[in-house]
Amino acid sequence: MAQYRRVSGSVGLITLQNPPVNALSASVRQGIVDSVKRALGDQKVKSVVICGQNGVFCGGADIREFGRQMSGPPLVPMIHDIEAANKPVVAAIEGSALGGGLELALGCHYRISHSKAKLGLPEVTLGLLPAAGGTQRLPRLIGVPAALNLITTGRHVTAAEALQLGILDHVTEHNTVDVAVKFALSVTGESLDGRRISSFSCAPLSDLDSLFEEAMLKARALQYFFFAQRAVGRWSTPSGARWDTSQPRPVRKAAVIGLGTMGRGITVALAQAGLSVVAVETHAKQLMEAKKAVPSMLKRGAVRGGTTIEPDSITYSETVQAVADVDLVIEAVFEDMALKEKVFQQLSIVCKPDTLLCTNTSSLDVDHLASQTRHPELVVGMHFFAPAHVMKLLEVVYGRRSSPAAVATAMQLGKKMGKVSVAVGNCRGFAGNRMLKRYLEQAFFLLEEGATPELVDRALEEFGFPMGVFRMSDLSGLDVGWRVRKADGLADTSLTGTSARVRQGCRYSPLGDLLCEHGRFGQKTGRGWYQYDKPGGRVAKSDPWLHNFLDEYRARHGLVPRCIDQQEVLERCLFVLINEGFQILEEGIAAGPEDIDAIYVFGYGWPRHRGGPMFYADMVGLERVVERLERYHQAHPNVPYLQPSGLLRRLVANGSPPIHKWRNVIKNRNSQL
Ligand SMILES: CCC[C@H](O)CC(=O)SCCNC(=O)CCNC(=O)[C@H](O)C(C)(C)COP(=O)([O-])OP(=O)([O-])OC[C@H]1O[C@@H](n2cnc3c(N)ncnc32)[C@H](O)[C@@H]1OP(=O)([O-])[O-]
Repeated sequence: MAQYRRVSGSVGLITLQNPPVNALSASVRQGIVDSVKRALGDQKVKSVVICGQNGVFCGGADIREFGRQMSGPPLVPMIHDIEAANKPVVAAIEGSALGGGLELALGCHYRISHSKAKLGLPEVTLGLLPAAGGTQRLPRLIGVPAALNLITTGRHVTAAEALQLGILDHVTEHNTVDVAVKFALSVTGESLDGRRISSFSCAPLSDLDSLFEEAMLKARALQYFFFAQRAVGRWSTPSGARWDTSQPRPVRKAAVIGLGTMGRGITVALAQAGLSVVAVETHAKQLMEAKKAVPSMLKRGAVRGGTTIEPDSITYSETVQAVADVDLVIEAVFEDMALKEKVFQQLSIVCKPDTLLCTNTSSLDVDHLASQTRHPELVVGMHFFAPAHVMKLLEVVYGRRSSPAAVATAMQLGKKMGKVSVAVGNCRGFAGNRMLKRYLEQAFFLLEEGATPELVDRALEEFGFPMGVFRMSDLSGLDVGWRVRKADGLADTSLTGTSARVRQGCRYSPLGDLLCEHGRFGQKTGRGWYQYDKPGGRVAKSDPWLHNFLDEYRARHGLVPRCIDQQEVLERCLFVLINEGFQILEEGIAAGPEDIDAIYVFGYGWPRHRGGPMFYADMVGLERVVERLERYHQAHPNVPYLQPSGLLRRLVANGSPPIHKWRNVIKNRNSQL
């Protein structure tokens, strides 16, 4: 229902009353219709304010009424009559104005909101469209692009954003109803001609077609990704192992070896999945720290997820002997082959003969580790992403000798931990990091050629990545890649002249190595590609030191900086990553494009509404990807990865079939091998 009273002499105040969120039930609608009629018919009333009781304007149509026989006055004419009123009507928004609630406010002539209120048209999340005028009035008020965004995402916006968008006339920190009543008094008698939103015309847009095309593309990408996410569970390997013919083993008790950052996250993820966990750390100090950190991570997770965790589901140990009776071990020691070899040799002796041995590595050779054990068929890689108890992605890496049951068990365990598990073959960097390497290289090359970290990051963030490549690199630590490059014999900054920028006959940029030599490891040291206010600081600021450093570097190497635009940044960074993706498909490292897309969306921040790199290539057009790669390869012949992969060329030669048909082309190729 709605309460009506006259306040401040001439303001009719209508208060929606339907706890808890004043949803527009039949009786509320009836109450509004009656109250508006009363206010408009009362000579003493010169203006009207509509608000909701208990600090909530309105949560929208009453969802409890959906599916029932419609009763009471319909919403659309009710809102229309408010807009047509000849006395000013002001919406006083507190708490929420969502769905029909916002549509009601859009029918009012003015909207005043408390600063803490949230507004939006979340109907899409209920499988509905804003059918009480939202699709008509919002675009007329704030323009088609912004309205389309709110309607298709259903997101709630803050009062500040709503004010900026033009949805609100005023935002207050004070009592919203009081402010609205005062405001209603001040506009008494003013013309309402320019206040009825449905009479506004939509601002003409020259590129309306491309805007809708873009929105359709986004929808297609999201729909594709919905199925891609499910397709990765139906894994297969080139040796013929498949999800539907491989039996996973039961895993009740698991162990984690090494309780650094990754090991702790994995321990938490296993415990959250209901397993009993033996957590092993041979360094006493690290073990002590983990014993404190893991329970508090679990506690935080339980509060967030509203779950409870058995406190004794984890036992800690300083010796590997403690894992003798577990079903599965995840080794998460430092990324060092010699150390991992030793751990696997030990595990092979200590564990039951049928224990599955998994390695959490981001790039090391799973086959080599398997060869250190008595049962190489029971060894697989489980590549977690940091923080391991939060990130959704898990790459399950099968080796040459991994048994179908071992792969199935790791895949199922990943699922149990709430991860999206993607089965991939064993190669340097597996699928995700192997592609990332090419993307990073191009970003470095762009800096050499004249770009700045700010320019590159802006292009990638506008594309939809939550962070550009340099901000991301500062966050994860520049020293991580440096260590790997040093181990590979690449990070040699003593080289001079042309050889300083060439390794193994290919172009190489030592920029990352040089920064590390200056102690610039990113956020952790307060300096990286950007500067931060302190070590561990998070707000990236442009760093004049870095710009000077880049100028000097270019001058030293005779590189003449040129103007680089955002399109080149996107094409160079993304197309080379995509090209590596095709190479991975060609080699059978990933079974299909959906696997790569799931890896990139869940593990690397690829924007979901762009479907993943392989879907994006399909949308851009494979011919165009080939044409641009060829052009860039001509300009940079010493970067072999810019040469379009054989599979990409073959797909184009086959008439560029849509993404769901690529597997046929890949299969034909494999059957000819
Ligand atoms: C013609 C077409 C018209 C239009 O275009 C269609 C629509 O408007 S579609 C609608 C578009 N609107 C939406 O989609 C808004 C959906 N609602 C929300 O997003 C949040 O509830 C809100 C932000 C409002 C409050 O968050 P919070 O403070 O965390 O509170 P909470 O979430 O814990 O809920 C508290 C209680 O309120 C209940 N309830 C809530 N809304 C409705 C409703 N509309 N109806 C009925 N009941 C509703 C909820 O069930 C719960 O009940 P209980 O018995 O206590 O369990």
